[in-house]
Amino acid sequence: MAPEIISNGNVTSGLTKTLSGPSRAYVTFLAGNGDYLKGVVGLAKGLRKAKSKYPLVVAILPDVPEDHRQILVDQGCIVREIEPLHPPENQTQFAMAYYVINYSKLRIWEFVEYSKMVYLDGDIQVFQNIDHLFHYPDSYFYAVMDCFCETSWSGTIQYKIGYCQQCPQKVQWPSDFGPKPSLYFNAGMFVFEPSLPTYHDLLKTAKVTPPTSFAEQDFLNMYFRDKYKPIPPIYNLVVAMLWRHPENIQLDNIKVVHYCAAGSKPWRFTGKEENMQRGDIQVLVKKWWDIYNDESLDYKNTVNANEETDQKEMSLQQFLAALKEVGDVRYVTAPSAA
Ligand SMILES: O=c1ccn([C@@H]2O[C@H](COP(=O)(O)OP(=O)(O)O)[C@@H](O)[C@H]2O)c(=O)[nH]1
Ligand SMILES: OC[C@H]1O[C@H](O[C@@H]2[C@@H](O)[C@H](O)[C@@H](O)[C@H](O)[C@@H]2O)[C@H](O)[C@@H](O)[C@H]1O
Ligand SMILES: [Mn+2]
Repeated sequence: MAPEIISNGNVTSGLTKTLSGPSRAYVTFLAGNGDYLKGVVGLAKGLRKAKSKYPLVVAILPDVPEDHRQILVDQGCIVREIEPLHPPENQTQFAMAYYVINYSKLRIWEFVEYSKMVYLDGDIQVFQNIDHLFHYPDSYFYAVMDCFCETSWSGTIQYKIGYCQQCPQKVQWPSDFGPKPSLYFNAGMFVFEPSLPTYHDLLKTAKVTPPTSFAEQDFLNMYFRDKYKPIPPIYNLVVAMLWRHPENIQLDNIKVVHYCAAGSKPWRFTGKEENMQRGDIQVLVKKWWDIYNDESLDYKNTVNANEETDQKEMSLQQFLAALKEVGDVRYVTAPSAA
């Protein structure tokens, strides 16, 4: 695509994008001085193990302490501080009180140095490479459909009548309830394009949108309802699906696991909550810990390994270049010492 020359002779950014290629990155969100840091470190190591080509940007709130920021940098993350974003004052009871901080996730639309990003919650692990998601066509919002069956949904009509989009035939949406709800995604993982106009419109709309129980997840579903494209659950297994809709899940094919059910966060796992004694949950939590504890996946070790490879490659190139300079070299085999 030829760069467009604009009136004052400057070349548009199209050229820089053409020259440097589209910039892409994974992005996650970290708030507070607590143990979600472990989730983000685990995610950084999981992406490395899956040979992801793109860096992990961590959007942090100001309350993330310096030592936690340093740990993220030491793990090869790009740390970006963002301003908290609060929803309008309202008496809403969020499904989880801390969800109010999740509105700050909206700041990532401002990261316009990236043409496309994949957002991943800090309680997500990537077990297989998903770089191909960056090649999905532009101008849509890609995410996995959520499930309405957990008690966290008990305040909703869907839950009360037993309706879930994961099995719309089981309990049909009553026609006298009006139109069926639009497809609804889980906001723990999504593919999006940062854009300043979208960012400013998101903020303007958020200021006048009364908060609801799933906070920014509800808001993003409303905002992107005409651009939302469902993608398969292999890209964001909301673990409750294992007991709510096992018929929709083929565990061997799962590429991304979202530890969002109550009690399933691996770094604080006790196994005491409902469903946490399940064999599949125990396996997924162990898989998370195997990556978290694998020192060979620490950035400092992989960088050395990469540097060694680069150095070997460099010295081979230098050797071949030197060979070329002196022309043909006849090998003289020395008499064997034996
Ligand atoms: O104290 C917190 C709570 C949440 N988060 C971030 O906000 C995301 C959304 O919260 P959470 O995953 O707990 O919500 P869930 O998916 O379990 O509903 C987390 O994954 C983290 O990236 C955080 O950094 N610190
Ligand atoms: O702030 C709202 C959050 O809403 C979502 O979490 C929910 C949702 O997945 C429900 O379907 C589950 O039942 C529930 O357990 C889980 O916490 C997102 O995962 C999270 O990133 C964030 O947007
Ligand atoms: Mn989550």
